[in-house]
Amino acid sequence: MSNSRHTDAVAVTGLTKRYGRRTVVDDISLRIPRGSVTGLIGPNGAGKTTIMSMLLGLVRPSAGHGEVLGHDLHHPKAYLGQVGALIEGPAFHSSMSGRANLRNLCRLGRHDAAQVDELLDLVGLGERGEDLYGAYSLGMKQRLGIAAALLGDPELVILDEPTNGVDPQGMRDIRNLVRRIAEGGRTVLVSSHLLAELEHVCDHLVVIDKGGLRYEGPMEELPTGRPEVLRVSANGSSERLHALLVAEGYTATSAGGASVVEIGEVDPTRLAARINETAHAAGITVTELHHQRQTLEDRVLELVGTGSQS
Ligand SMILES: Nc1ncnc2c1ncn2[C@@H]1O[C@H](COP(=O)(O)OP(=O)(O)OP(=O)(O)O)[C@@H](O)[C@H]1O
Repeated sequence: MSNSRHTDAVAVTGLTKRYGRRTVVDDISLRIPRGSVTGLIGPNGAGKTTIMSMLLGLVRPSAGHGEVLGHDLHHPKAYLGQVGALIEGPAFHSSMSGRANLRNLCRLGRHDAAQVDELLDLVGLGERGEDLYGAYSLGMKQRLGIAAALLGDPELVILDEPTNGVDPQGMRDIRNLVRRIAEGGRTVLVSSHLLAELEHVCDHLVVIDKGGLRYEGPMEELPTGRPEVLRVSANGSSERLHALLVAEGYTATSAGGASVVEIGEVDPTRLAARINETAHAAGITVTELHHQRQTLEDRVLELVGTGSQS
């Protein structure tokens, strides 16, 4: 583990949490590279909050060991001064302004209050700092929570579902904010039940399901589950076209009145042209021919299935 001290903000092995006989986090080993935005992705109830809580010393692991910012996971006091978090929704006073809430947290956490205005600007609340917290939209509340997580300029920032329940514009604001937070060289761990929300923000990914690890590694190395396909149909002649393609040796399945042809190693554009020529030679007019790409979200859904586990 000591080799990873400089490259990883978090490196844990065998992280496990049991409640009675129920194992909610099961033998998870993961690393969070320093300076990365790491997405912790999994359906509701997969164990995301529990993992984050263990890293934050809020929940005691049943098993596992490792380091957070070079300190023993089991001695969170040694590293918590360098960690900021937004977990289980921010706890602020409704009858105080956003600015007053942050100042209050500075007092409680012995942080320098001089950073409050800068942080309000960073999270886009510079103009709304004097408004009462109770009058903030959900997106604004989450952004104030992120500002609170940044008090004391932590090296590692942990954000639990910061976009949950926020409208699309609010989500975009939060995504941009996460990107900006990481620009300063900080490490960010951010959870969501949807990869699509974080796809363009994360460079590293941890995918969990039912407490177990399904993938951990760079975003671009997320394994492709199923083969890329071309979807072909011909109004009124789709069945004949499908039989023809199978007879010609293509790996194709019939689905919803179309033929779905596996692309394999072939260039998709050339394959599309060949299919078109084959159909044309048989007197069939192709009415639909398109390349179905797998989104990253599709790949994650293949890793975790779809239902929630809560
Ligand atoms: N204190 C607890 N006692 C018993 N079970 C718990 C406790 N805390 C969490 N769990 C269970 O652990 C499982 C994982 O919960 P966790 O909140 O970590 O999941 P999550 O991925 O963050 O889900 P969500 O997206 O819904 O917040 C759930 O089934 C939950 O009911």
